[in-house]
Amino acid sequence: MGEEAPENLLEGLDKFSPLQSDSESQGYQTATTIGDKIYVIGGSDDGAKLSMNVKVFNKLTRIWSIPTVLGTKPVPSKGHSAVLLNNDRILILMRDSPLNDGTWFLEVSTPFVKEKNKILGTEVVAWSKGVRGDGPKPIVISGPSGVGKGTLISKLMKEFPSTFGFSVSHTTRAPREKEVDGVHYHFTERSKMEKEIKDGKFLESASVHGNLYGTSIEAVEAVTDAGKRCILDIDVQGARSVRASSLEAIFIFICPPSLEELEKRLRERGTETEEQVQKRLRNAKAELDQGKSPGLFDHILVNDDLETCYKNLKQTLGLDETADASHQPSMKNYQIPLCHSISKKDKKILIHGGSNELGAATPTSFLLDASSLKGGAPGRTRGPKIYAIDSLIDSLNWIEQL
Ligand SMILES: Nc1ncnc2c1ncn2[C@@H]1O[C@H](COP(=O)(O)OP(=O)(O)OP(=O)(O)O)[C@@H](O)[C@H]1O
Ligand SMILES: Nc1nc2c(ncn2[C@@H]2O[C@H](COP(=O)(O)O)[C@@H](O)[C@H]2O)c(=O)[nH]1
Repeated sequence: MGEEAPENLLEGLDKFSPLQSDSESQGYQTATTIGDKIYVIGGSDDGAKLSMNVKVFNKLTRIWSIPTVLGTKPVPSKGHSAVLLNNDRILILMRDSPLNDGTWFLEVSTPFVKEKNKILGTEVVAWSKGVRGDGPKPIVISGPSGVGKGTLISKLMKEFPSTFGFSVSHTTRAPREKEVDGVHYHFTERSKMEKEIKDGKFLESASVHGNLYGTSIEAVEAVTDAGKRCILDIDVQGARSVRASSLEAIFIFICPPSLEELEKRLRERGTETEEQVQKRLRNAKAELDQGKSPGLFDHILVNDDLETCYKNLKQTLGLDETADASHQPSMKNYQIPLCHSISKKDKKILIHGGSNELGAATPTSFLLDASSLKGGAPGRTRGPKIYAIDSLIDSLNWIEQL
């Protein structure tokens, strides 16, 4: 954001059309038509407090419905604009919000939403926050119990506390002596977790060594909301589910140097009963085979000597050269203008602001290029490119031609 727009992106700017057809705005509410449905976003709830709620009007049946909303919704601001993209998601621009925080997507019929729709049997929509450019990909770390995943993750979090955040899973297993609820896991009851899985709150879940484990959408979002790169410590079944989801991640499998060494580590950790150790070792054999499944893991690391494996992990994540390579350059203090009009051509959206309270030095018009979006709910939508274009507006003189 704040970069100068490449010449070719600005070509044909004069052919942009003002947005009228798909979205209408009224006060703090927008209405976007997709086929026979109108998605009304925002407005105030019963207590007249602003909200970013969603309701759907079916033009055929003339019935309003409230869909199941997945993901964290944006905090209401001084209104928003809505732009339909691909017929499967609505771009939401929060007025008077920093560009960093104000770009959101409401998915209405993406593959993720369709899948949840089928599972839940209700109309589903899902929020996903937009992050500029490629954004840092979450990291999935898998491997048999006792191989050292937790040890490696702790080292990474200790060395790079502001870069990485841990996705705190839910589990039905009992806490170990030093485990803290909400830090190591969200310890929960099976019936409660099963209901939450049914309600679509989980990105993935699996039965592992006789207990239920799962990554909630909220756990991943809490880390990304804190501006950190998310690390997931999950079993191979979970990795497979995440691979099949729209959460684009880097998948790393950790192997033991031998099964004997794995057994030794599990026993010496002293956290499992003999019966549990035996069960985990039996499962380890299958997991080691699955770890080699083609296309599942991007990297396989052997954790023999801990320091060597940790060094290799950092190298794999590109942390040796630039510790903060994953971070995007500053997006400056640019705001989505409070008053703006929107024009659209294909997947390029012109946000044309009027005067800006921050003063003349701040650009008031931006070009958002949504042609290469990646990811999406249940994670971030990566890839929208936003360029400040004020300096070019006059010379292109596009506005008169709309
Ligand atoms: N390279 C290593 N050499 C020797 N011991 C190790 C090494 N890596 C980890 N350990 C030890 O092995 C034990 C198991 O490690 P850890 O708890 O990190 O495994 P894990 O893969 O996270 O297990 P789980 O899947 O059950 O959570 C711990 O006691 C840890 O200190
Ligand atoms: N599929 C998932 N697997 C998970 C999750 N959280 C942890 N795990 C895996 O479970 C085993 C056992 O863990 P332990 O803490 O009981 O030793 C281990 O392989 C973890 O990777 C999750 O959310 N989903």
